Amino acid sequence: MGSQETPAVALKKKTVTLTPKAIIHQKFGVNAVYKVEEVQNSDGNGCPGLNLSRKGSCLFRCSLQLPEVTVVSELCKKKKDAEHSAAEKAIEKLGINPTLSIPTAQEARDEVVGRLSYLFSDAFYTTVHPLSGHFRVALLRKDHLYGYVPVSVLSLFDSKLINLCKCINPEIESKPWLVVPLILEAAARVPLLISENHLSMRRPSPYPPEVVEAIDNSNLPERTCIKAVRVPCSSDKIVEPLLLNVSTNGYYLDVIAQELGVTDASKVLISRSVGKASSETRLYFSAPQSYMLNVSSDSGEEVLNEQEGTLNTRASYLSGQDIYGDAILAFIGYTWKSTDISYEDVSLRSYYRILINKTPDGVYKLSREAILAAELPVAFTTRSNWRGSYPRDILCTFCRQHRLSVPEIIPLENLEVPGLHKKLKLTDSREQETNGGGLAESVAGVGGTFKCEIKIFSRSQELVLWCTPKKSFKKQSDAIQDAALKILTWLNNYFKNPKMSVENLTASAHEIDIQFYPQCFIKEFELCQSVHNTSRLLSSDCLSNTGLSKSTIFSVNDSDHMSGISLSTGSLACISYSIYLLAGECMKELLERNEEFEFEIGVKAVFPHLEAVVTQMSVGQSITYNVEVLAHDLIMAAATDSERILSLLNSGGCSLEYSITLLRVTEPLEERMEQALFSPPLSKQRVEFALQQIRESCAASLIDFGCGSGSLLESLLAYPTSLEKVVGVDISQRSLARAAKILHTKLTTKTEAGSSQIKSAVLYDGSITTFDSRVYGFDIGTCLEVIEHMEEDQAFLFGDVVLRFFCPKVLIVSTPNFEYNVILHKSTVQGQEDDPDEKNQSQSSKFRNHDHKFEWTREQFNDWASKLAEKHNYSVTFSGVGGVDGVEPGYASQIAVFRRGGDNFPEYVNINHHYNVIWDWSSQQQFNMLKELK
Ligand SMILES: C[S@@+](CC[C@H](N)C(=O)[O-])C[C@H]1O[C@@H](n2cnc3c(N)ncnc32)[C@H](O)[C@@H]1O
Ligand SMILES: [Mg+2]
Repeated sequence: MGSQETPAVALKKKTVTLTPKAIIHQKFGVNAVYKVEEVQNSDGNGCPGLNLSRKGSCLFRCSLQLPEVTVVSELCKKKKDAEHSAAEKAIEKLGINPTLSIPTAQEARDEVVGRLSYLFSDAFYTTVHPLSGHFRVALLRKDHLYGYVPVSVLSLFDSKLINLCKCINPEIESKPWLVVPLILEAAARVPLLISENHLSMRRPSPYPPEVVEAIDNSNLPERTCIKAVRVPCSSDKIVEPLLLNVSTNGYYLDVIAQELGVTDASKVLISRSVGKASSETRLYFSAPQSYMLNVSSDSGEEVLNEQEGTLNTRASYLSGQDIYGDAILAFIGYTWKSTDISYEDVSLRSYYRILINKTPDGVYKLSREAILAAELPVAFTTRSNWRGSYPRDILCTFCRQHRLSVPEIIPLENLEVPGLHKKLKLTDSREQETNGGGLAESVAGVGGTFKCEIKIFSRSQELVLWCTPKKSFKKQSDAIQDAALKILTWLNNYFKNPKMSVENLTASAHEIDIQFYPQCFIKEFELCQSVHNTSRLLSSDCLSNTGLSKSTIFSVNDSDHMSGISLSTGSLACISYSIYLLAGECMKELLERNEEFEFEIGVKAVFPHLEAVVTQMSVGQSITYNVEVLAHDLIMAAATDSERILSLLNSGGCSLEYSITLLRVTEPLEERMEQALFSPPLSKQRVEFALQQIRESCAASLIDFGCGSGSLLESLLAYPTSLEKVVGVDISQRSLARAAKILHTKLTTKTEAGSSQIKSAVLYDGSITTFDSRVYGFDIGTCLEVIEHMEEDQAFLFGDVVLRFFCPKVLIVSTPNFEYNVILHKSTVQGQEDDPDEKNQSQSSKFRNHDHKFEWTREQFNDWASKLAEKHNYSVTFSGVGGVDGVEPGYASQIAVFRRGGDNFPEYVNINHHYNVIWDWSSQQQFNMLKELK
């Protein structure tokens, strides 16, 4: 661990905060009766001198009746507050010490006895409670089961009982059956009949006739088939659908018992609910043999010999509790609202959705309803570019799914006081808590920036991991989302590769400012290894090369024309798609369809193959291609007809067909501003500037450093110039592929028409901070709007490398003028007042594009360029486009033109070639091809 003061296990100070109402409930249970009355507020109602009666606001008063005393609350604006106030008064009056309100084990044992007697009393029979249905149906059970309620049910559906049992044995949290001996022990102190197998109980005396009659009068049993899922204990066996045939007057747990191969409901154990917070979906499993034998030994201690049961890893993973043997996942039971049975179908699809909802990526996919397309993006660039649930919310869901504590989010404000060291101040996170789920709009004062720390604790308050990002944000909410996403990204990598060594985990955590306690972490995620094993996810690694691989079959609906819109990093692509499962010759089943699906380019927001394909499409174009089937659980989570898809998948030889149409592209704000606010657009003005330099210098060779999608090279082809050889270098293969496609079409057409003098064109994949002798000594070098996309030190390095080694006769470098941003921001805010997102974006980032690592003022740029020129015997002149020379605040895009001083520069031959050729075109080849065709 990197932290110096790291103890073996960090424990958060445990504070028990029970609300006054909870304390009263614990002490008095149903014997505490709250009665709230509405009181018309007459105070201040009339205005002095005004003879009009206005209806006063409504206030509430609550009286709380307890066995010994009744208290009346203050007047409150809300009902809830009135109850709260009454409870507070009662605590004060009865002299209850809130800190002592957690009962001791012995007190809890006594209270369990009291609670049991109440549950089996006549009084309980008339209340509506999740247990009432069980009691009612118990009286409809036949023969020796008549009137018996399973012990496991009693403890599970009565929160008071379970809380008391947890006080006696906290281990119950993860081993639910441990509750049974505690209840049996208490039952021995109440005259209750216990069934032969000791796992269910009933009252010794019959219920009064009116109770029994009410039940017997019930309607004819209605039978229903409910979909459930069987989760076999052995991981080799597949999870399968199952039908439960239940009736209104039958006991559903007896039906489940039958499916589990045990005699009756008493041998069925039930997990806590899984999946969504409000869901009644639970796992049902049979009590292991040894457990039943041991229960009868009156030890009252831990009863299950764990060695004997076989842990059902999938079921245990889903519930976070130890589950043995085969299990059934079903949504069925009684609620607080009625004693009638309530149920929902649980399909295979639901099972797989619950499963993938345990991974950060899965939570994100489900939030976008795009399981076979979306992936959790690796960066939170801007709020307006983010789609789907926000990182902070995904992190909270993730923690809930894994039974970890709610993440502790600690926003910090960085107060930069001149002359003092930077100070970090804790900001009030409650403020953003109430502000749209963490999307606080708080913008720091001048110079103020925000950071955020996030800590994740286990349920027992052990620190599992914490993240302390170094990056500052102008908005507190952005800092929070960024930190949350860092944790999610790291966790996601773990889920994709749970067998990763601790060393690798630590190293990858360190890279993104995360520290974790390996022991604690592994303990929390122990089971994930066996459940999310190899190729669980449609792994990015497996697919990164499939985008345009040979196995990919394309069919394109229109001509190969490009739209001219650049799908660069930060653009939003909007597509419609359908994804099918192909099996055999003619079997094609729809898995997922989305009419409008928008995602940000460059942050891995979709599967790599999808992004690779989309970035080469033009608006309006449709493409169909195939990829291999890898992750069955994702497909199963997407498919509606799960059973059919499962059988197809099992028959093997399937593939996935993606059918995509690119509907529209929203370019990054910078590009939109450049087009909307300048005429001609700023990018065009830069091209014209370069063109002028080419003409003036009669350049024959040109290298474009950071050529991107080749927009400069493409534009140059439209004009007659002296250029014979053009080269582009970039690190983005995606952009290069796009550039190759455009340039190939243009050059070929022009050569065929005899209207181009270009003899050779090459695109290299490489970094412009690395030298490659093949592009040495060119007549002209261009580097337009590139340096600001590199870290500042890299921009300095590029300056040295280009002038010292590449040695172009002329070098043109353009970059945004930071001082001009005020004008841009003013214009966008004014022009887009009706679009709050745009406004936020321009306010939130001080740079024009979130991918910019810096933006220089004129002084900074001049300083960089002048020193560089002097160092390498170049001269430099300054100019720009957008704006007027000499008028504040200068040009929108500032340009430096370097000129080599004399021809006395070193020769570099036979130096390693560091760049990879992506595309190499020569006019000679083209002529030969044409000749062959003729
Ligand atoms: C805003 S784009 C400019 C593209 C093009 N020059 C234009 O004006 O349209 C910036 C480009 O710089 C590229 N880039 C950033 N760092 C680079 C590096 N170290 N080596 C090569 N290219 C780089 C990016 O991949 C991206 O294509
Ligand atoms: Mg830029």
